[in-house]
Amino acid sequence: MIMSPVPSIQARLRLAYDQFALDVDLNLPASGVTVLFGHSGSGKTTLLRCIAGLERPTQGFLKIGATLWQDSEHDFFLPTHRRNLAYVFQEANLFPHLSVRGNLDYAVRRLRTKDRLFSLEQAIELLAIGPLLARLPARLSGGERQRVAIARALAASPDVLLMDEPLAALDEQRKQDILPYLTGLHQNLQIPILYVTHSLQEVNQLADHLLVLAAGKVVACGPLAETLTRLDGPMALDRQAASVWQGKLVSHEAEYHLSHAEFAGGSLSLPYLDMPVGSPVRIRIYARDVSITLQPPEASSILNILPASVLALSAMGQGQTVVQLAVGEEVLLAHITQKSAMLLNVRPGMAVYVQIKGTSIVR
Ligand SMILES: Nc1ncnc2c1ncn2[C@@H]1O[C@H](COP(=O)(O)OP(=O)(O)OP(=O)(O)O)[C@@H](O)[C@H]1O
Repeated sequence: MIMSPVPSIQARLRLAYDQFALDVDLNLPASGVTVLFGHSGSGKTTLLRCIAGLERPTQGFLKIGATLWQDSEHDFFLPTHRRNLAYVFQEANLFPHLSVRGNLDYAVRRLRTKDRLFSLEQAIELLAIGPLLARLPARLSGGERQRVAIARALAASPDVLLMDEPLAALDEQRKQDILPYLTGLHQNLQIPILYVTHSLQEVNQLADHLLVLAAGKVVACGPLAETLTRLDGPMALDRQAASVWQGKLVSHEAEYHLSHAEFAGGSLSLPYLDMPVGSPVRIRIYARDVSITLQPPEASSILNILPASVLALSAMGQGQTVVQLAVGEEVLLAHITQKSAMLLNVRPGMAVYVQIKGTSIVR
């Protein structure tokens, strides 16, 4: 594990354009991926640009670990080039006349040896770009270019890594190719990564923390599993609402093409995973794939049935109800019809069983 001295990010930022105002007060974790999520125009890029010093908020206080980057009350504003950050954009922006190695060396050259959090070789290894070092950017695929851009950002040993939709310009296949490298990053680095996306898939796969913006304001912020399942947050009411559970692969049942994994919520059978026993797994369970029964079903084609208790429920319009359930130590969402909620008399505190019709592996 590579340690960084940065404890956390404190940001109180206010900025007004003609038609839009950003107004946030944040305390973000020192490590892991914080995903900034929200509709187009909600202010994700503006927030990242404020942190980078590319916009100057009228009122701003920004501290990265122990280092003050901005304090408008004392008229202090550290310019971008003096902020130890790296920014990865949709397009890789590599120097076209330099090889991959040349691009990486350029990022490292400015660093004093003592400022290096880790070596260039580690960045090359994390992004698996060793075989590409001699090539010019024009001879790389879009996904490879983006991996080089991320390695270059890391090679600069930033105190914070800002990523603005780094996969948005790639096709679906390239996204799938690059996502495992991104998930590896936060397991290997102790720097905060702020990652902007519109994609719920990227949220489910990458986020440790989730920050949801709407019209320039924070509407939810916290650890991923908690933020996804809060009934007063925007995520639980979405048609694509899902709970994300993290656990460990415990066995395979090859003849049925199944694997079994343990979570704080209980054991689940999953479609076969070609991973060794003991591997960490992260699954997404869509709320629409969860149903509720009062008795354990005696005969059911559904393999995953777990005891649960109802924590809370809320009408979500169009005849649907969202139910928040405690399953072991985990929280699970179910979307059921309002009529079912009424017929089963679903209420907080009630003991039930959840049937999970499908799960998908997100990591
Ligand atoms: N320099 C500017 N001057 C005026 N308005 C701006 C400026 N930059 C951004 N805006 C406005 O601020 C709002 C937020 O923009 P921003 O790019 O931060 O949103 P976003 O959430 O990143 O959107 P997207 O997901 O589409 O990239 C938008 O309404 C945008 O039009």
